[in-house]
Amino acid sequence: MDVITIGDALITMNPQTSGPLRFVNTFERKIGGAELNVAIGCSRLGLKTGWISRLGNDEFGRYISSYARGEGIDTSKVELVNGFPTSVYFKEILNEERINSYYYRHNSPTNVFKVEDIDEEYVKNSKVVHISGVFPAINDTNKDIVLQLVKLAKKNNVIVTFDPNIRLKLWSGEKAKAVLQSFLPFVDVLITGEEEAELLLGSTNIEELIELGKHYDISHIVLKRGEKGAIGYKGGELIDASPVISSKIVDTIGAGDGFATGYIYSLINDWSLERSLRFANAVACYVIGVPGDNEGLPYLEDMAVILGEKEQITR
Ligand SMILES: O=C(O)C(=O)C[C@H](O)[C@H](O)COP(=O)(O)O
Repeated sequence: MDVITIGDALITMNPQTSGPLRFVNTFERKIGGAELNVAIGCSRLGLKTGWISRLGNDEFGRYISSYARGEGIDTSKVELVNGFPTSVYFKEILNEERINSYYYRHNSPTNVFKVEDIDEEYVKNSKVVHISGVFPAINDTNKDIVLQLVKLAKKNNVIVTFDPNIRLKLWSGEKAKAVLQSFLPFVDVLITGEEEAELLLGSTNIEELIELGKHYDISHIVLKRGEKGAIGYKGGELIDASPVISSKIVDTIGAGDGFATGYIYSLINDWSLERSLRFANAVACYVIGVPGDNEGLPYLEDMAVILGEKEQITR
């Protein structure tokens, strides 16, 4: 595998009209889940991608599992389990900047994961392990699963990328900070938003973050700043990259996972920091132009067009 990740996927109920949820009568059933979104994105770009998960042994679990397989993801580490319904969430789109999530995932199928379920051979045979802060927020035991995964990655010289993806609807800020900080000694690449950096490391200043990152031996730090673009630090080099493109905003959910996808792709291809940031930003821009959490994730040929490297023929 080029990249493997672990997470809880959900059915996403996407509202067909904007406004408060109590007035929305029609939804489109879609699929979300931060880590699955990254797996889909990586697979679409052509990377060999594996996703470790547990889903309910129900219609939604079957749907998500075949969707992931259809996207070309290796699902050999996905099991459908009895007694735990597949997670669901409803999106509420008030306007393009105010989107709320309502989760129904307290009894997630990932509750059954045991530390022994992480297969060292699978980790060892991958180039990148991607983790996010959503999976450990679901219950109290997933943090041990993540720790096992990243410890095995470190032991086998596999790169660990980390997106804190802090969801305060799933846990408190203090708990998120304590758990997510425990992952940092195993992280090589930190891809964070400004608010998350503040919560996790107490700063949004890149110079301070670089110093803090040195304590944990983090070699890449990427600070995402939305429409202002991203700042990246890699082994002594610091680059402030403005977004390459702007896109009509249709649905911002999934943009962060799109960015992580683009950065992981660049990492595997050993691109320069500047190209990596440009590419990651462009993937995120693609995602926000399409409704749904992962539908907008591009293929490699789409990227050539958006980066102005290939002409698009539409008709
Ligand atoms: O919210 C959750 O817990 C989910 O897992 C559902 C979503 O699919 C991702 O959160 C999207 O993540 P972003 O790319 O950061 O917008």
